[in-house]
Amino acid sequence: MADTSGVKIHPAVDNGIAAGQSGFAGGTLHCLCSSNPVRVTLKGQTAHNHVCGCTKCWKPAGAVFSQVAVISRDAVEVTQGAEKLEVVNRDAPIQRHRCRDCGTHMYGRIENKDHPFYGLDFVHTELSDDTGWSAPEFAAFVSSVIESGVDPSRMDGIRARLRQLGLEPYDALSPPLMDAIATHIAKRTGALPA
Ligand SMILES: N[C@@H](CCC(=O)N[C@@H](CSCO)C(=O)NCC(=O)O)C(=O)O
Ligand SMILES: [Zn+2]
Ligand SMILES: [Zn+2]
Repeated sequence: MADTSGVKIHPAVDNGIAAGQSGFAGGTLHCLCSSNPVRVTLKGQTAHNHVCGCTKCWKPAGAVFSQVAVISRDAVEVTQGAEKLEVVNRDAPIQRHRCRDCGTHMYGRIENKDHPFYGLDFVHTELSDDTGWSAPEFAAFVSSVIESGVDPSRMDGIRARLRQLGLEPYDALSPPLMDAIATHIAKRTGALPA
């Protein structure tokens, strides 16, 4: 068994994971600017929350993983500071809207209607002072942390710590999400009936 002492994943999970509240109706995210923060209201509960090791998702300072969930794009509204938002990369499947002053990603939107996850926005609920958001359920793109500079020798400890936290590590998304992507593609190609 690998040594997990001192392995840090993300502040939202390192000291135990808060359970989501059933019936939680949503809340507000804010960026990290001390004045005139960007505010984004989410009108509902999030789903498929996970920690993500990819290089694209926003991470708080010092974190190895991000924490990211999805919510219907219809439930996402910028309620303050919209003029401070800029898109990180318009060519990426997920167009991440960040505060140009503090760099925090406020939501990631898919504009390609053929994308398997079209209609869902990606959000970081740690940016909310409200409690009750859905809890992270798994760890995605774990091997990708090496692309951010994590020494490969640390991976056994990282995967062991994720398992200790109940966050099964995957090197892409979780099996249900990978199945959803494959089903979408099979229906488009005709391999499965639409
Ligand atoms: N090794 C790459 C992986 C990047 C990647 O594919 N990230 C996923 C998951 S992000 C949320 O779970 C993805 O869907 N990316 C689309 C996008 O970023 O637009 C790396 O680490 O960079
Ligand atoms: Zn900001
Ligand atoms: Zn990611």
